[in-house]
Amino acid sequence: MMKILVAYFSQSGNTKLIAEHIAAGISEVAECDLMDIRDVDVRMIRTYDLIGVGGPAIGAEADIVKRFVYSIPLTGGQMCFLFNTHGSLPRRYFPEAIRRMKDREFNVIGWQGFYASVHIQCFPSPYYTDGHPDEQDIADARQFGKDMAARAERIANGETDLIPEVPPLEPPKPYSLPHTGKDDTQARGIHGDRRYDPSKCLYPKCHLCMDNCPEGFIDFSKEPRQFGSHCDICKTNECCYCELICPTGAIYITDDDIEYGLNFLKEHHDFFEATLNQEEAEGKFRRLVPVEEVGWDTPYNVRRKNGEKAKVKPTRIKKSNRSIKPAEQ
Ligand SMILES: Cc1cc2nc3c(=O)[nH]c(=O)nc-3n(C[C@H](O)[C@H](O)[C@H](O)COP(=O)(O)O)c2cc1C
Repeated sequence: MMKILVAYFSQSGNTKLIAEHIAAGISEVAECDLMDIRDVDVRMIRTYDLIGVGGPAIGAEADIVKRFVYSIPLTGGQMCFLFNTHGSLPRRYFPEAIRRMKDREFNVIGWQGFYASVHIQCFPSPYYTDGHPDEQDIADARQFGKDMAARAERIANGETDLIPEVPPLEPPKPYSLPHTGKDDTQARGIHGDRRYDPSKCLYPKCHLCMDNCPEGFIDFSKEPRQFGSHCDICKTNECCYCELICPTGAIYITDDDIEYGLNFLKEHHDFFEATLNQEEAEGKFRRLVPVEEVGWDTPYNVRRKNGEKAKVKPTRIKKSNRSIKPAEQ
């Protein structure tokens, strides 16, 4: 019987849910372990016949998923599949992620994306893709898991023509968002720039933000404390999850920043809608929130101010696993 690992990273729970059902589907036909990538001992990966790696689309792959992939010792030809959950703009994810796995000498035998709810500070709530993953997505995830296990078995038995072609790297237009900066020299996070008030911070007693930052931007053990990317370009990818989970308000976003992000999105709402309309027309997107019910007047931060909590509890991880570092080759 094949031995398969499903490893995932998830902030608001969507990828975790999909990963659980992929693993359940696999378990019908093979032996399967399911793990948060931060709990995986990468030296054990060579003991699996197939590994699945999944995460949310944050631009493309979250940095923590990339670092996990780079930390896996090279084995040469080991089979893997990829999955993600995403909102309206996942286009760069698989072309980049598949190439990364191939660079790491993996044999990529399949991939699948799943629409999912979106909880970002100044994004409308409900969002266009909210309601996913639903029962149908969960059934699809189980089937995908089963299909991957079956395909891996057949490829292992010599049917190498089942290995799919790598998709093109360049996303077709119009899937690119205009620059978010006020001018060419300044990029400003559309999710709001997070700010840090050390006087309210409980570190070293609390390190939730460090443990859960997908980009590895936060390290309060350094002097001076490292907070943020310190790179104007990277700022567009700051997810602000730390602000969502900080128990004391030491990490915060100003109303001005939130208004900036919301106005930027409003100006470009036709871009998101055009993308999803096209996907819907092609039968790739099942709309669960009618376009007129998308919550432009109730962005996620407003809902939170009114008492809505972050969607999942932050993960507490072992100190030894806090930063995934590339393996020595
Ligand atoms: C900071 C941030 C950036 C995101 N960027 C994208 C994106 O570029 N494309 C996309 O389709 N979805 C994007 N999303 C939506 C997430 O991919 C989606 O909500 C996903 O299901 C979250 O997974 P999780 O619940 O496992 O954390 C983004 C979400 C966050 C928080």
